[in-house]
Amino acid sequence: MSVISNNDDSDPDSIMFQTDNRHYVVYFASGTVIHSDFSAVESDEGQLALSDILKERITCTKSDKNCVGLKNEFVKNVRYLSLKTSEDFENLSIILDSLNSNETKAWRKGRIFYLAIPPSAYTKTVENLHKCCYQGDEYSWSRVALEKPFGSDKESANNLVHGVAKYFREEEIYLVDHYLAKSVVKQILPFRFSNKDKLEQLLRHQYVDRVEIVMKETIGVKGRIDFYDQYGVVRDVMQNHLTELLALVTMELPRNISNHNSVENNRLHTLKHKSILTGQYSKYLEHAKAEKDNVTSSYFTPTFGATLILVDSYRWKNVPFILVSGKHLDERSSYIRIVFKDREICLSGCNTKRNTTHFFGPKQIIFQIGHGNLPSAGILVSKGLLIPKWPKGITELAITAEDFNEYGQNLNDFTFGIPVKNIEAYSTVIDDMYNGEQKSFVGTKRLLKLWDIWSPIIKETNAKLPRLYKEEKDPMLNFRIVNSGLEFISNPVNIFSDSGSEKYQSRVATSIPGMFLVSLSIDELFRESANTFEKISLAAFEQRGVVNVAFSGGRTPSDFLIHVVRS
Ligand SMILES: O=P(O)(O)OC[C@H]1O[C@@H](O)[C@H](O)[C@@H](O)[C@@H]1O
Repeated sequence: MSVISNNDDSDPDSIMFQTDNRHYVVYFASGTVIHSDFSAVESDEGQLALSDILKERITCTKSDKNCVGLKNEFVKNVRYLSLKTSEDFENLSIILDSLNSNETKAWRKGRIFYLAIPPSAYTKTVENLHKCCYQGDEYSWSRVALEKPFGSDKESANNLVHGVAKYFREEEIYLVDHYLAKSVVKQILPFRFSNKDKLEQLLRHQYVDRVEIVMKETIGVKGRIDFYDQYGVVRDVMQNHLTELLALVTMELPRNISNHNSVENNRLHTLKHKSILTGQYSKYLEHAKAEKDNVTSSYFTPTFGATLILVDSYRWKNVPFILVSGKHLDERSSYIRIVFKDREICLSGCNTKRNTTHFFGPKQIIFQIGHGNLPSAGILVSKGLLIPKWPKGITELAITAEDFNEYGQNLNDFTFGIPVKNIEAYSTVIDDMYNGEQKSFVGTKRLLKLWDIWSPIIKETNAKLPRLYKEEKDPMLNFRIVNSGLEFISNPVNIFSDSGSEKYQSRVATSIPGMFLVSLSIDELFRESANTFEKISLAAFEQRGVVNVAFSGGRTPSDFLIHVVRS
């Protein structure tokens, strides 16, 4: 097995696994660590740094006696290579062939090229890997895995898909969306299938009031500002993770949910977007200034997004699907919440026995993906809705928490099923790739279809200033559904103190539709102008040894002149 760092100086963190009949599964907790430690290092240093990271990151539980031996063997077998020139790729080929040479041809040897590099580098890297290291005879196979983002709009995604398809066949390409590999997400179709007699009848516009698909995070994006300025929360998680979840809930069930092609075809829905709200956590700009020189685009970067989407089918006619995600929010939780219409009114003799189907109360199904406040990830079904049949991968959890309320219901009012095995998503990704199981990956055709809906949404966000919000808890982000769109409930207010020279409130309110906004606050404008003035003056002085300046009179430029004098 080899782990290889790749690429140009700016982004050298591609990872490649070669797996053979000795099957290792490794999870890198954070690719960015590899990235920052490894930029522009020589191979020997890279090897040492990589070994250190692996030793630290791969942990063994006390009960697993074989683990320490396997871990040491694994760390010894991992190599670091820097791939920049075609000779580097040839060298890689020699190394890989030498690993194969002692093997008999009794089994098929496999190579998985796992790339986590900037989308712009995918095609060239895939071409080089194909040239040096592809194997595809009857005794071997090759697969290439790409980490999202898969392009930044329809055109770049199209180029990516066609670029990779020149070298690898569709069944050899694995577009990784780790949300599809989460234990609860893997159970959505089996759960629907196990309950197809009753639940499937309820999953339609006559019964469903709305569906919320939410991914809340408490962390920010410090250290990833450059990436976030390019992609923002919409491209980072909404276009992929959240839309994939939507597809799993809304698709028609194929007759055989194990058939990958039928599942993939049924997932291809046409979606209609209605409106998007965006926000940015208050310290974002401060973080941006610490990480880059020019922060002009940072003003527009959304770290929070909420959008309403309609599915273009009779079954889901006019049902609002509300997709929400944000950084630095009050909790870490991700879920799909299907809220059913409730038309039952209890006047007297209401059944308060919770384990009966006529229990009055909210009716909902929640796929809790990241466990949030709950004791585990799992599937919650209101007892008043139906008593579910669990698929093989889910087991019922007895709930004893009397005082625990979640989603407007006492936890006791739900039937709660949890995954029999809660497996880390990236372990599943690598396992599935190794076994040639494509269900947890994004098909290329579907990827392009996803961009049809998201490209115009992104265009809308690019021209709009996000609402600023306070980290951790801010009611200013609460919104409501109006006329098939969304709007914030409260008007923007100045959430920052007015001290110092930064006049932040103008960032909240300023937006000039259809115009390029040069500056977001008058103070910022004067500061930038003074910087430019200084640069031009110094350049002129260097050239001619003297600078003459004429300033206009009046009060308008006075703040600008103050900045010039200060600088
Ligand atoms: O919910 P999980 O598995 O921790 O994944 C969340 C992460 O998913 C990644 O795809 C995004 O790039 C990150 O911004 C996000 O934090």
